[in-house]
Amino acid sequence: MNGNSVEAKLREDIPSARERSPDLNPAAGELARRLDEIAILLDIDGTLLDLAPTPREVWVPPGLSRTLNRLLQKTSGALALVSGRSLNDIDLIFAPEQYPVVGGHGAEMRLAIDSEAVASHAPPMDKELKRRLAAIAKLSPGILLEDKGYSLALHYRLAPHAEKAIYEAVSLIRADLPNAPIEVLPGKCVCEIKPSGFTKATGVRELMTHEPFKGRRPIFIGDDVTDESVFAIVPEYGGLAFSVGRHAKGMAGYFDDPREVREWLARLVGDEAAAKP
Ligand SMILES: O=P(O)(O)OC[C@H]1O[C@H](O[C@H]2O[C@H](CO)[C@@H](O)[C@H](O)[C@H]2O)[C@H](O)[C@@H](O)[C@@H]1O
Ligand SMILES: [Mg+2]
Repeated sequence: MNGNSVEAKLREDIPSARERSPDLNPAAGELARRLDEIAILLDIDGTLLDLAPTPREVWVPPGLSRTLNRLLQKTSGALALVSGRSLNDIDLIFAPEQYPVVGGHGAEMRLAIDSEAVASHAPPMDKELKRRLAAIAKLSPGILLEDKGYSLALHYRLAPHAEKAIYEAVSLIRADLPNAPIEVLPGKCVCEIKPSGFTKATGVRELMTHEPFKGRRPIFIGDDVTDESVFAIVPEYGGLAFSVGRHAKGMAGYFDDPREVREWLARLVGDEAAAKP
């Protein structure tokens, strides 16, 4: 069985979000009537936004901000973006809108759109460590650096041949600095080096202790391995997690792609125009 047919088999076994959880089927209107009990937590890249060749080339499709603003209003603020991107980057992408955010894989947070307070759990990365990691980008043209201050991402979507060399170079640096409190986070065509001690799940846990998220059932949608830490904890809150485009441990169902996620969310807020495939 080759890779594709294994994936195809998985898809047959796990029905889509709409089939698996009738109470979440917005067509039935059930979930739409219960948005006051729900917290909507959404990953960004590969979930809300289609993947692009480089981090800077993503764009917010027409209608998505309207959907997110309606969700924010209908959940009385219990909507948050849960991303590996930095908070500043997220605000740039969705400008002029601002949402509650768990950013940097849990490094920083904004609990509400009108709150300035941004809890940050990550000090700036050590300068010498950052310099050595950044030098890895010289291994090949096409490797892009993304400096988030507290962490660094080495993107190789434009240089897929460099994947192995990047991870080997990072391992050598880590072996040289065994006490550096960092961890390597594999993502989609990216190797992220971040401080240890926090994840998207720790960020979501913190978010769920604050109003209006506290006491609500989280519905989380995510596409990558780094989202599985949240998949593991949503059942504790009576919530559900949905994956995008891949089978993920602990998922209640899946969406084929970000377009389907956007249409599902639009249906949830009764925006039939945006919900049309
Ligand atoms: O947790 P997410 O919101 O999904 O963010 C994960 C990472 O997304 C970005 O990189 C990814 O998307 C880029 C644009 O589509 C793509 O070019 C890249 O290959 C992907 O890895 C972002 O640059 C990272 O900081 C996020 O951690
Ligand atoms: Mg993602």
